[in-house]
Amino acid sequence: MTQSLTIARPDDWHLHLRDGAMLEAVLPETARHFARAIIMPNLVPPVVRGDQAAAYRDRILAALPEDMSFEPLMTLYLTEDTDPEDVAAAHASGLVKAVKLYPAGATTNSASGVTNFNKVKPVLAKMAEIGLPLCTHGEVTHNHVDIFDREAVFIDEVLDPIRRENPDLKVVMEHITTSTAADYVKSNDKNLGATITTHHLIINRNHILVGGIKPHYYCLPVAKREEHRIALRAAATSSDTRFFLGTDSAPHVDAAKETGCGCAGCFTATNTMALLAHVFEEDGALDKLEGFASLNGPAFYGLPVNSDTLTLTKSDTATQFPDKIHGGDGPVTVFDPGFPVYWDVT
Ligand SMILES: NC(=O)N[C@@H](CC(=O)O)C(=O)O
Ligand SMILES: [Zn+2]
Ligand SMILES: [Zn+2]
Repeated sequence: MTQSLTIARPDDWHLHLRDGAMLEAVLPETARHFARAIIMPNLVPPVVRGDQAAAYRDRILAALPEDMSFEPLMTLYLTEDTDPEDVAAAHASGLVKAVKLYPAGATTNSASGVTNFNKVKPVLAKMAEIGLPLCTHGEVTHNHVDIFDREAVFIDEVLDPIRRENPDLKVVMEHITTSTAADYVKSNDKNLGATITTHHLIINRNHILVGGIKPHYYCLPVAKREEHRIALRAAATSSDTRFFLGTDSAPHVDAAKETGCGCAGCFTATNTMALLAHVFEEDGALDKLEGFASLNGPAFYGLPVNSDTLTLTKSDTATQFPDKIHGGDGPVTVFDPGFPVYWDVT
């Protein structure tokens, strides 16, 4: 039995491409399926100013294989010194599609992020005025807040105050991991959306910790209890246009994951669309996949839907995905869902 599904070509609204040899290794994995992606700015050093974003965009396009088409949608990394006028100019030129807020210390390469939220008020006000979205890594970093509670506390202590002060600011809650976050999105009908990753639709915290520690399932925000995974699935497959795909595909070489202090991030670019077809079919929602992966994101960002298409096919034999890709400085493990998948992109 062969089954197939054709959807408008998808976009990835949260992606890490890195730089140099890693960029060359991972870019084709995304460009093979996705037309566009919101490119995360957490390089070392971070992409803070418009000129840095323009240079990074050029490096991405230079790394793109000639037979592939892909449009990087650039972002700026918000710091306490970010100049509102630089942000406005980068937006006016069409270069930058969002600004990314990392609470300082929350995740990979976030040391230059924000500690004192009062210092970024002028930038946020400017963004609200010009209609430039804010993407958030939504976790507080205080030692006294349990890592499993950091997303919920961020909503109360940081996000909601920012949104009350700037009702016109468009906000994307990136890579949400809790029913609390999904409910917060649903209870606000203006200027708020959320991305959901592929891996958070598949794993809960047991996958990381039961039967030995599994570093390739460790990402931030860390996967939560099963009830939260189920809530994320319900949101993704609900046809609520406020939820859309942001894979957060975040490559790290195996040596940096399989070590005494391993990096956070799951690399899912290679098999994301096949895994999503599996997940949506399992939930009886294959007809909702196009909205989640191809329609809702462009609508939020005010961009056209891609005019080309992507076809997924289900066959009787399990699809063989590579275990690893070669990341220049070493192998990068491809996310393993832990079950056979019969879908593939054709
Ligand atoms: N998600 C992750 O676990 N890691 C991301 C950073 C991020 O998106 O928070 C990375 O850059 O490796
Ligand atoms: Zn993040
Ligand atoms: Zn990320």
